[in-house]
Amino acid sequence: MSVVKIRNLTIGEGSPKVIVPLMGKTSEELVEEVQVVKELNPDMVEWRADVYERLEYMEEVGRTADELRMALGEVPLLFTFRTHKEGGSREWSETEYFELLSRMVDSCRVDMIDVEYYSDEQQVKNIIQQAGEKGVRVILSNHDFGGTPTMEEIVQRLKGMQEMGADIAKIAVMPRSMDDLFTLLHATNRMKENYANRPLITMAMGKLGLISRLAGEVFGSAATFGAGKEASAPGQIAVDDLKDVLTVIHKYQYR
Ligand SMILES: O=C1C[C@@](O)(C(=O)O)C[C@@H](O)[C@@H]1O
Repeated sequence: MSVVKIRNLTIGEGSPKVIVPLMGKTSEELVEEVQVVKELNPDMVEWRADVYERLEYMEEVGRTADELRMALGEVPLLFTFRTHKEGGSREWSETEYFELLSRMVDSCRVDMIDVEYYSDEQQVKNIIQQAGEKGVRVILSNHDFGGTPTMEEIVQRLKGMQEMGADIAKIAVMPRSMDDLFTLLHATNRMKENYANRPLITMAMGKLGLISRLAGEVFGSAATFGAGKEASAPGQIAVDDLKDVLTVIHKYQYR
């Protein structure tokens, strides 16, 4: 299993890495939020750009990215535009989506981008290649807010992301029952044991999914999202609480 190294961070060994989202709608809000979030000592910060109001103004987006980059120092920055169909805030065409990702990659202002797996296949391949040339890492992702696919289907999706060239494969599902939570954990463990050759990130959202955000080290998820100033998905808990649990699991699970 290969690890992913970004700046001083190694994803895929030890405790799951803690990623904290930035949910500011304006540059001012983001600049304030990043200071609060940095105090929490996150392993990585995610800019949820779909929430940003002036996303059409690329110069402003670039300036904001510069400010975040500067504020974060060596903390890696993940750039995410979550599309409406996968739970994000804004409806954009696929052309606009890939144009934005491509510009962010080109500017080298971010360390990693999130690309939704269920997008135009050729465009996904193109952005992976472009990111590779620029040294930007790629998470291929899928979000199922409607429910939880079968264990086999989750494994298929994660394998597909890996085969397409993701540095990290990620899936978030919405459990409707404890069985759904077990399905997600089972699929994660199945991937870890049999197929994963690079880090995975998996989570079941909402209250029912809590354990999946805490026990990644046990089942095979290499990172987890914790709420800083504002949560970006249902079920995220406060970073400090999250870190406490991760530390305890690490201490007694693998010494
Ligand atoms: O993909 C993910 C995972 C997530 O949806 C979660 O459930 O924690 C939160 C999002 O901000 C992030 O892009």
